Amino acid sequence: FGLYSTYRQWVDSSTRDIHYPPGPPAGSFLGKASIFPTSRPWLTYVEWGKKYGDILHLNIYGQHIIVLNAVEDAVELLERRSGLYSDRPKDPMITLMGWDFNVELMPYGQQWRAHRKLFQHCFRSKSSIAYRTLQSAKINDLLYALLTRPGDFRSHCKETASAIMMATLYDNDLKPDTTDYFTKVFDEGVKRAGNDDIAGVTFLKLFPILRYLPTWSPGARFKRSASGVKQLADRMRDIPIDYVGKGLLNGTVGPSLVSDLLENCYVQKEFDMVKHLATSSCVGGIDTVASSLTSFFLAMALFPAVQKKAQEKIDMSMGMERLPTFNDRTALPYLEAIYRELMRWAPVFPLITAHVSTEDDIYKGFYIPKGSNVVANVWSMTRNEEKYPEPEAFNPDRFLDAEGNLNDDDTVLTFGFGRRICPGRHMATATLWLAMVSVLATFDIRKKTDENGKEIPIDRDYADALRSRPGPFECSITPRRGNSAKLIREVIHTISPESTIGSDTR
Ligand code: HEM
Repeated sequence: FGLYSTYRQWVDSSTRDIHYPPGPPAGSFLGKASIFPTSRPWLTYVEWGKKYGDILHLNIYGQHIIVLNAVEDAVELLERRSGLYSDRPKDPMITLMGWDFNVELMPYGQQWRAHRKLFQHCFRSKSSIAYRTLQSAKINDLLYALLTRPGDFRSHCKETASAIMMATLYDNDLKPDTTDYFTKVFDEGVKRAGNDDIAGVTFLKLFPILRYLPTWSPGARFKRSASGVKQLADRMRDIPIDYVGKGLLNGTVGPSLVSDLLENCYVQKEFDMVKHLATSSCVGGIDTVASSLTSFFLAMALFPAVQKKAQEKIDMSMGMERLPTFNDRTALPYLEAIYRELMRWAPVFPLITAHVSTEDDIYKGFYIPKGSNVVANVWSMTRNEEKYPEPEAFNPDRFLDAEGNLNDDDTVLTFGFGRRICPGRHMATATLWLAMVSVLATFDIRKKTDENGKEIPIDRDYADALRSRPGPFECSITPRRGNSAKLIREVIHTISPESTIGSDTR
């Protein structure tokens, strides 16, 4: 550490007349890492932003970190200059853990480009329309689950997000048992990979050579842990795709995105790409959607006036005798505004996955060295009080003009920026929109009451994780009208007769 730090200081002193963006003082040698906020760093960056400005610089043992607190800077660097800012941090642990399949972590280059092209092909706006029938069926299942087991609404959010992704990818007719099994395999893999024990191995980033330590040697515990994670990562990748492969041979599997892609695979490289696409989609597209859906229940319980207004708009637009469909979307601007406000109010990623610069750059007179980790602080951007007064209030009207039409503030910042922007955003948006409008059409979401009929307050808490999700909370979910249950049962029995979520206890 001593030698390395001295070397970095020497490198830095040779660029003394170059100004990095401002930031908190680095502190003593051993104190350098301690300036790095470990808990909810996005909040600390907002505070530092007030003191040092919208562009911050941290130097952690020679690793430059640039934090962007303002949208304009993120757009300029990560979008307009995206040719320079689209790499990802290098972390030898990723390969040791077998997570190099994940497109989100892939370095910017040929391999990433090929995967990204396949993603575009499968999930661009036009292609995503193909998944709507399946999304509708699974959202009907969600309504039925809320009708029969409303107390488990949080699990239903996760089940719905999983069911949509697994069925789209692996088999449109995937049975709930198989979905549950695949989900379990994924959850185990993701959980172990995010384990502090493993994720916290920062010294390996500084001294990548240590990855060659033999597994048995003292200090190589990280390698033994990584090999356990790798086994789970291999299961995540192989089990569902083997199911499709075998099913195609035996004629026992329904149509799906993966089966379509496999039909056109001729070499191992193509087969691997399909595997990576499917696994990356599950990693990127289940917990994120589940988190936003859970935040939606939280917002509706906390802001009943918004809920009431939305329900009135739905009733006025489509009547009360049917469930909503995607065709209702353009006629419901208030619901679109709720979606935008949800993504602003509760961004799944308060900090966007770091982009890494591949060349030295100068921006606004500041020097941004090659290899800097550039992090967009979406939390700060969505809390900009000039643009969003009272930012903690859930107020969809901020996205509407005086006539009730949508304004042009339509960028969902929590999907990221530039060439690495989330490729699953169209699919995620469609799922969330239909789920929200379907739930509002059929249920009332309220705070729970105690034995004296007094509302039990909800504490708005969010997990301290890079992928944010609401902390535990309870709410009451009851059918809105006499015909809500009837409409849901009808659609469950006519459109998806195989739905077996829960047993009807009501
Ligand atoms: C509410 C839901 C979602 C949110 C908030 C979200 C957010 C994000 C963010 C912030 C990134 C990084 C962007 C950047 O680096 O600038 C990302 C990347 C990614 N997301 Fe999503 N995502 C969601 C849903 C999905 C879905 C449904 C899929 C799959 C269909 C998906 C697949 C991916 C993939 C593969 C990447 C890596 C892209 C790359 O590095 O080139 N995500 N997502």
